[in-house]
Parts: sequence; C-alpha cells; structure tokens
Amino acid sequence: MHLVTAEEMRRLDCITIDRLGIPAVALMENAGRAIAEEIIAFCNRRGKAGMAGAPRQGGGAAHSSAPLDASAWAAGSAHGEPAARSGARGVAFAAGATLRSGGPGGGPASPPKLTISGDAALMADHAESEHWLVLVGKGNNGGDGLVAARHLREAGIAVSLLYAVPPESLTGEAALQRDAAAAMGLPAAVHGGGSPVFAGYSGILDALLGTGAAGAPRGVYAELIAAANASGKPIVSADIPSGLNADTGETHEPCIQASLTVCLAFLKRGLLQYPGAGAAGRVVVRSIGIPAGLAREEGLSAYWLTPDVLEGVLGVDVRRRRAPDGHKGTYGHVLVAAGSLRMSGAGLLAARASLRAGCGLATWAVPGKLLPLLVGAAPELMLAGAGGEADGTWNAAAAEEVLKLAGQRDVLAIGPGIGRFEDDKAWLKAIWEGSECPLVVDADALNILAECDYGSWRQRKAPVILTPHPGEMARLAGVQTKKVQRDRIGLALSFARERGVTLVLKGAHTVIASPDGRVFVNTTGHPGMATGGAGDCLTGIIAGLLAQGLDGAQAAAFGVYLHGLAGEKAALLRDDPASVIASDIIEAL
Ligand SMILES: NC(=O)C1=CN([C@@H]2O[C@H](COP(=O)(O)OP(=O)(O)OC[C@H]3O[C@@H](n4cnc5c(N)ncnc54)[C@H](O)[C@@H]3O)[C@@H](O)[C@H]2O)[C@@H](O)CC1
Ligand SMILES: Nc1ncnc2c1ncn2[C@@H]1O[C@H](COP(=O)(O)OP(=O)(O)O)[C@@H](O)[C@H]1O
Ligand SMILES: [K+]
Repeated sequence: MHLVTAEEMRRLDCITIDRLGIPAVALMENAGRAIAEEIIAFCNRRGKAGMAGAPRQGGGAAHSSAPLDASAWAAGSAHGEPAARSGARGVAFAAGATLRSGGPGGGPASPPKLTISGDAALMADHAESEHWLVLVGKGNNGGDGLVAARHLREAGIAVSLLYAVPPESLTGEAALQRDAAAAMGLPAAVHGGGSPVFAGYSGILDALLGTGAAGAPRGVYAELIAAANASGKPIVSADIPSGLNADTGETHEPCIQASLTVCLAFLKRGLLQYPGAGAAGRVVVRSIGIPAGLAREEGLSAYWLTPDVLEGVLGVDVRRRRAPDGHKGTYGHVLVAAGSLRMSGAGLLAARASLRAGCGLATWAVPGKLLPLLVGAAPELMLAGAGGEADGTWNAAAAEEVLKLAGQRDVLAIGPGIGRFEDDKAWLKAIWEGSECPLVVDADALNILAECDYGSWRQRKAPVILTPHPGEMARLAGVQTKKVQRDRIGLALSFARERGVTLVLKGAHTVIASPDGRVFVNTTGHPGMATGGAGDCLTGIIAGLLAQGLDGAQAAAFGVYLHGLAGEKAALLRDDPASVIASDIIEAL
C-alpha cells in the first residue's frame, strides 16, 4: 500500500478531477459515506462488546454554542422522530418469491428464497442509543464530516453539527455540503468560544483539519480539539487526527487522540510514524474513487511494508522457497565480525540469527584471544580468530584478518559488540574499501562511521546496509535524536539517497530507505522487542538474507519484516511481550 504526503495527495486529487473528470464533490461524497460506514461499524462493535454509547441527553443543545439558524435547530429537535428514522434505515426484508423449482435430491421442491437486503454498511444495530457530534472545520475535511453526518442521520443515528467557524465562510464543495446538511434539517451550531459541553453525545467525529492544515491548530480549532480530548468520548477522525502533521507523524499541541481514523484514498505517511500513529488509534483506509494505480503512475515510491509490497514491489519470495536440489553452498556464507570480551553475546546473536534466516553457513569472527572461550557456544557456527589485542578487544590491524575471511564469504556483517578501540576509524575504512561483498554495518561500527568522512572513501560496488537506532542515526546525520524522530521517513529517504546506502532506521515502525528513493515502513513487532540484543538479531537476519541472494533493499525490508514477526511470535509463546529476550526472537524465526 502506498504512503503519501499531503502534497502528493493533492496532486493525485487534481489528476482525478482534472484529467479523469471525476467531480470533486463525488470524491467528497464517497469520503463522507465511507466515514459514516466506519462510524456505524464502530458503533456496532461497541454495541456487541456491551458498551453501547451513553444514551442521548436532551437533544442537540448540549453545547454552549449559538445555533446556526432556528430552522435547523427546530428540525434537530425531531431527532428521535421514529417515522423519519425508520424510513431511513433502508430495506431489509426477505421475500418468498419463487424463481425456479426443483431442489437437491429430487425431493419435494422447497421454494428458494429471494433475499433482498438493504445497505448493510449503513445499518446501525442500536441507532437509538447513539448521538454523534460532528466538529466541522472550514475546509474539505469539514465537508467530509458534513457528508458523513447526512449518512449517519440516514442510518437513524442522531447527529449534531458544531462548526468551528461561521458556516458562511465555507467555500466550494464544503459549502455545498453545508447547504445540503441544513436542507436536511441537521441541527447545527457555531462554536462560540469557551468549552463546549459534550455530555450528551455518544461519540465525536473530528472533521476539523485534514491535509490542508498548516502548523499547530490555532484559535477555535485548538479549543475544540482540547475539549474533545478532555471529554472522554470516543473520537473518530476524518482522514487524519486534527493537529497531526500528515507527512511526518509529528503531533502538534493539541492533537486529537482518536479511537479510529478513517483515512481517505491513500495512507498518509504521518499515520504510520509515532507519535502520530498513537494519536490515530485504529486506522482504516477507504477508497473514495481515486484510482489506486495513479500513485504508481505518478512514481510515488513510499510504501507500508506488507507481504504484497514485499512480493509485488520488491520481488521477494515471501514463502522463502528453497530449491529441491539446494545445498548449503546455494544459500550463501555469512561472516559476522562482532563481539569482544565484554560483549561477545552480541556477535553470537547476530551470527545465530543469520543461520535462522536461512543462510547455508555462518562464520563468527572475534579477536583471537576469545576464540577458546567461545568453542561450543553454538555448534552450528564456524569460529574464526581475527587478531586483536591480548585482552580480547579489537584493533586496527584486525581489519586485514577480517578482509581475508570476507574474501571467501558472500556477506560481511560488522559492528555488534565490538566497542570502540584505538584507530577504529582506520579499521572501518580498510573494511569498507577492501571488502567486495555486501556489507551490513551496525552498532559501534555506525558510531565509528559517524566520525569518518566516508564520502571521500573509495566507492563500493556491493551494497551497504546501515541499521541505526535513533541515537546512532542522530550521530550519523549530525542532528539531535529528537530531530531524527520528528520526521523519520523524510530523514531516512534523504540520507539513503545522498549517501548511496540502504538505511534501516530502527524503532517502532522501522523505516527502510533505499538509495534509489524507495522507502518502506514496517509495522510488525512490538515494544517488547526493546530489549538488549534485538538489534543484533536483525543485523544477522539481514546478512543471512543477503547471503541467499537478496539485494540490499530486499534483504533490509524482508529482514525487518521477519524480525518483527518473530518478535510477535515470541511474545505469543511467552504469553507476555515484556518477557521477550533477543534469543527468543531467533528461536521464533
Ligand atoms: N483527495 C483529496 O485530497 C480529498 C480530500 N478530501 C478532504 O479534504 C481534506 C483537505 O482539505 P483542505 O485542503 O480543504 O484542508 P483542510 O480541510 O485540512 O482545512 C484547511 C483549512 O483549515 C484552516 N487551517 C489550516 N491550518 C490551520 C491551523 N493550523 N489552525 C487553524 N486553522 C487552520 C485554513 O483555513 C484552511 O483553509 C482532506 O484531509 C480530506 O479530508 C475529501 O474531501 C475528498 C478528496
Ligand atoms: N516499540 C517497538 N516496536 C517495534 N520494534 C521495536 C520497538 N522497540 C525496539 N524495537 C526493535 O528492536 C530492535 C532493537 O534494536 P537496538 O536498539 O539496536 O538494540 P540492541 O542494540 O540492544 O540490539 C530494533 O530492530 C527495533 O526496531
Ligand atoms: K480530521
């Protein structure tokens, strides 16, 4: 599934309207209807869970706002009018008309039933216990909310509108929807400042700000957002939670904290990155008539990482089929140069994970002094001494040993548990320039890299994959960690492009960016994976996949995806995500 920025969304929108001739108002109609359907599904789920919304109290005048006009309020007082609502529920009956005779087994024919059903998506199970307040902004997001309000009303759900600004200031399609809502007699009020009262409502539809928002919500918008959050009512957001930066996932102060976000047409980048992903609640993406293929035609290259994307965009065989006549040489040989006296476990985890990822052979290279201590640590691994100091630490001269070993292997992974040592920059430069196989760089090797002018180093032919967590990324990019987290997708993309590397920016919803400008956001995994050594496992997994012939982007993306899945499986086995440790992730691969 494609991920879009607000600007890209506007472009796709324009193409649909201008080139395909689909009217903007039709898109808005589809959007609003989709939102209404999702609200109804939300209400039905809530009803089934035995937590039906608070019963309505006293019609629509439960907030301290001025009514739009008297007729709208008058009509609104008729919310509960049974005739108007039952007619709106659509048809749902079974007719016994016989279409054809005959039945199975040749027995007496029972007349087949002709079943005619109504618009199931717009049927609320307990409409009478629902009353939704729609917060309407000035732009098209507000227009979507107005359409949704009409459809909710048609489904028999009481709806009231609360405009953030005088409705006269709405323009274009949103103004059309304003008039339609008024003509339908939906009760409406204009926010008059202060704190609206939400007590009578069972839910709030946030249609204040969408992709046209700029900066933090101002004035009445900020007031309404803060009050809605404080109300404790479930909030459904139209397109994005108001107050969210649709591109980066940054949440402004204030930002709607939604239970559900009905995202329209294409998934907005900001909904997949924290803290925005946390503010959005459950996200449903609904098509509204903009052809999905437009994103590809327009060359958009940001994706939510799913098995479909792994296969269709990246060309990965997610079933990991092996040739019937394959042998260990077929699946490649990984060299992991990692671990030192005090952190040997990091190397062990990475090397074991590479085997579990399916490579044919793995060699673990450590400072020679450690070798005797590690014999038998994992019987499947080959061990190699790579020089180093008498106390089991690495030194610059060890690079030569690593290069010798790498020359006979398919992939080299470096960094986990190596620590910092004298002339470590020379060590890294020698390996970077001298190795001809794909290179995975992690942990302290990244910290070393951050201190090097590696742009001036000899160009490598084989791919480089960097796997920083946000702290390491901050050092690599020369910015503060806060800045890394503010726009993870944007930073990963520009870094990968500029530096010609595949970048794996780890953390919740890891971002994978390739030097050709593609970017993928992974959502497998969970916070239980925030445990020492989990990243070392990922390094090994990516190396193991590279050894099997996947290219840099394929191995990085598939590796991150599998790593998260394994973390999820490990949590299930443990019955508690918090108990997962790195070895569990390897065992769950
Ligand atoms: N394909 C599309 O792009 C479609 C978009 N639709 C909806 O339209 C939305 C985008 O509509 P618009 O571009 O009209 O923008 P918005 O509806 O997000 O609102 C922008 C308006 O809000 C005000 N505003 C902006 N930033 C503000 C701030 N920080 N504080 C207070 N007020 C602020 C400005 O007056 C501006 O005109 C989407 O999110 C979606 O909900 C749908 O109608 C269907 C089609
Ligand atoms: N909240 C989270 N949700 C999903 N994955 C997470 C979360 N926190 C950490 N992870 C994953 O766990 C791994 C931790 O790696 P890292 O920070 O390098 O740890 P270490 O250096 O101890 O191995 C990364 O792959 C990261 O994406
Ligand atoms: K919104």
